[in-house]
Amino acid sequence: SFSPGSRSILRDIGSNIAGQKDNAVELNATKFDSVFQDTPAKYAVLEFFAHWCPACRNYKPHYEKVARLFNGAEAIHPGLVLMTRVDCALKMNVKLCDKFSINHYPMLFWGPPRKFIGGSWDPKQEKSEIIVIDEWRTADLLLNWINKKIGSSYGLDDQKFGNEHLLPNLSDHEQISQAMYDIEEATEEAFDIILAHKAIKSSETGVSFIRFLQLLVAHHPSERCRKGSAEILVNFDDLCPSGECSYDQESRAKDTLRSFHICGKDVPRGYYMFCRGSKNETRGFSCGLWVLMHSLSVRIEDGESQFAFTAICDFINNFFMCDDCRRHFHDMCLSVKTPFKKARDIVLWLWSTHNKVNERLKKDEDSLGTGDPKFPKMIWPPKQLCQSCYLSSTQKNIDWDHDEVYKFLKKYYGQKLVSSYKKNGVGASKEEVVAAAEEMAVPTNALVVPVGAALAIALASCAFGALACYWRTQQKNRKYYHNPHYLKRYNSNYMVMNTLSHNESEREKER
Ligand SMILES: Cc1cc2nc3c(=O)[nH]c(=O)nc-3n(C[C@H](O)[C@H](O)[C@H](O)COP(=O)(O)OP(=O)(O)OC[C@H]3O[C@@H](n4cnc5c(N)ncnc54)[C@H](O)[C@@H]3O)c2cc1C
Repeated sequence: SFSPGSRSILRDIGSNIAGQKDNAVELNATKFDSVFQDTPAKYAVLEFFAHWCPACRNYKPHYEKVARLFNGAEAIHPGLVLMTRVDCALKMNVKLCDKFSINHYPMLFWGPPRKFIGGSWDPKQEKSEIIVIDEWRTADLLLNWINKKIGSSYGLDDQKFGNEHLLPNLSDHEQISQAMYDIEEATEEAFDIILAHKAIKSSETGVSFIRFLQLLVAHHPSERCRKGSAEILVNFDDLCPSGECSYDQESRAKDTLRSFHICGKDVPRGYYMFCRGSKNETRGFSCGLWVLMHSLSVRIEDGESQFAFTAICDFINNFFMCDDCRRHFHDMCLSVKTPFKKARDIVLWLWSTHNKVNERLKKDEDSLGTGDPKFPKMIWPPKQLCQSCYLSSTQKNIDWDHDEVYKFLKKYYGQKLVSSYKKNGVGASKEEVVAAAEEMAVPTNALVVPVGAALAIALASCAFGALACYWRTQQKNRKYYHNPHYLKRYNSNYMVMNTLSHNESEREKER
């Protein structure tokens, strides 16, 4: 499926007369629903046209001028309006165009993307969130119409990061719901960086990668990333025997790590939203990575806290390519002397570690002027976000109420993060993961079960189905208890598997 900015779109959309790529997303009856389902945009414009219609051809450059602002990796104002078009002169789209009562070309509609899914429009219909755009004849008119509709003041000459409208609003709790797309983006970007640097080089880095994937399978807040991670885990031992991965640079050839998309094939989209900086070089990936780690930490259970801590520390140390960052972070990991026993421990550790980084960077950025002027570093959360987190504060010192901070983080990166995120395009994921797990869980010969896969199954199943989890973990335990090599190598994973298995079977009993 397509989504604005995705590689597939950038590749697949046609060229216009000047030889430049189109920015509006060309839809057809097959792709129609999935594009509207996958987009992070709040609004959509849908143009129905016919390729033989001369007026439509003349209108295209106008429509493209507006689409350039909103669509694609180079969008000036990404993630807000999805610009699309459907060619009604193609046989396959006839029914679709009929459903929208198209009686002339071009005809433009406006609405929330999800209202277009399986949608239709009838001129007699009184109340519909899909409306006809009546002032569209030039790029200026269309953009004015959109500006009025969403209360913006975008201009056709806007330049990227020139007039940022995404100002930070410290007290807006809801902003975090935008972060889900960035978490997906950062997850895929991290994976792409690992591939680009051929960073899985040994069985040690392989194990580190596997452990982090296990965390993602069980606790990534996005379902499609959980599914993608599970698929990689299940295939890991074939893809990277003894930690030796084959990196096909040319293409995402089949049977190499490159053929997998950790968060689905439409990610990366090419831009960040919650983590969007006001300058090209600020925020983005590293912000997304923090948000990913916080969102993982609030989802783990007590028995997994030490495993999660090690998995995160090792992942950053092995795969975060910012040398200073990973060194500092590694030092902070090493300074932890007592193993974590509670989920609360790791949530608060990550929060205070992040604040130590903020504090250090604030000094650097203030003196060097290298920070994002619209997102200055601060000790977080500010009072506007969590008043009750503060017992008292002076210029130099904050006395935190750690119980309140924990409560706040759980809610902010837990429930709030997913509150307005639409589950999209992943309806089959649970079944697919469980099916993949079952396929792997009943081998006739235990020795052929790949190590990574076996562990993946245990965790993936735990995340997705209590009964299946219990049964499968029993299968795994039975196999691996016989093999001291596996036991040694994955000792800590066993703890997690067993804890999860215990939790899940307890839950199952309760049910
Ligand atoms: C592991 C790691 C180590 C890094 N080390 C360095 C380094 O040594 N030197 C360097 O120059 N850069 C480092 N970076 C990058 C740096 O921390 C920022 O990510 C980057 O400067 C972008 O900052 P930002 O304003 O987007 O906010 P970020 O610091 O990236 O934070 C992202 C979002 O998380 C939330 N947040 C902020 N603080 C907290 C907190 N304490 N707890 C929970 N949520 C919070 C806020 O909503 C914020 O917008 C590191 C990044 C990572 C992931």
